[in-house]
Amino acid sequence: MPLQQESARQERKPVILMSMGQQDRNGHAYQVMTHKYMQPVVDISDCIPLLIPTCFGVADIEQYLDMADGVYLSGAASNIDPSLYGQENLTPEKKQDLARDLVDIALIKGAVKRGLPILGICRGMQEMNIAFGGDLYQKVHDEDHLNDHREDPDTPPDVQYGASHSISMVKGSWLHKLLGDTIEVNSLHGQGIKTLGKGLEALALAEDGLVEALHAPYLPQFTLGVQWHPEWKALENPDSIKIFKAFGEACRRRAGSALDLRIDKAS
Ligand SMILES: N[C@@H](CCC(=O)NCCCC(=O)O)C(=O)O
Repeated sequence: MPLQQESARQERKPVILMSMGQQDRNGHAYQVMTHKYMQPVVDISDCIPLLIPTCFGVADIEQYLDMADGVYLSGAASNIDPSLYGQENLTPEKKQDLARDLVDIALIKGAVKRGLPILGICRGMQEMNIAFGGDLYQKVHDEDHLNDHREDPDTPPDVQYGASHSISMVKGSWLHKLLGDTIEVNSLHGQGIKTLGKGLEALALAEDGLVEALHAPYLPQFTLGVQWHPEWKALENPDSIKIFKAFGEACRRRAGSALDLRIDKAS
C-alpha cells in the first residue's frame, strides 16, 4: 500500500455515533452524563464520538451512518416505550424518551445492515433487545425469581456506581475469554431482558439468571450489550478497559476496511 494511504489509515480515528437523548439523573446534568459515556470512547477506544440529536427524527440516520465506524448506545434514566415491545406501560411514573427510542432503534438496524460494530450500555442494551424483537421485564424487582437490580438514589454516586453483585460469563463465549469466569459489576436498572430478541444470545448472567450481557453471534461484526455501567471510572477498572479496547479495535478494523473499499473504488 502506498505510504500516503497507509498514513491516512493510521491517522484517521474511527467515528462512533451516539444519540443525545434526555440525560439527567439524581441532579446530574445532561452534559455530565453525556461526558461520562464519551470519556472511555476517547481515552480507551481511541475513537471520535459523534453526537446525534434525537429531536429531528430519523430522516437523516442513513447519512449519519455513512460517517460512522461504530454505534454506541448509552444508558439513560428513561424507560423505553413499552408499546414498542407490545406491552402496556406498567411504570407511568417513570420518564420515557420516544424520540431516543426511535433514533436508537434506527441506528441499531442500520448498523446491523452495514456491518458496523455496536456497543450498548444499560438502556442501550435494552434497546438492542427491542430492535431485535425481544421484550423486557418492566419491573425486575416485582418478579419473584429475580433480585432488585436498582441502585439507592440517596447514596453518593461512587456508591450508586460501586460494585453491587457478581455476574458469570457464558463458558466458551468470547466474553468469557475476555473477562474470565466472573466479575463484580454495578447495577442501576429497574428493567431487564425478559425474552431475547431474534438471533441474540446471552453472554453473561447475574446470580438470579437475569441477562447481563448479550450479542448477536450470527452477525460478522462486534456486537455487545451490557446491563451494567463499564463507562463509570472506566480507566480504573481493568474489565471496563478490556471492553472499550475490544470495541475500539472492532471500529478500527471496520474503518480500515471502509477505507480500503474507498481506495479500491477510486483506483
Ligand atoms: N430505564 C432503564 C434504564 C437503565 C439505565 O440505563 N440506567 C442508567 C441511568 C444512569 C446513567 O446513565 O448512568 C431501567 O431502569 O432499566
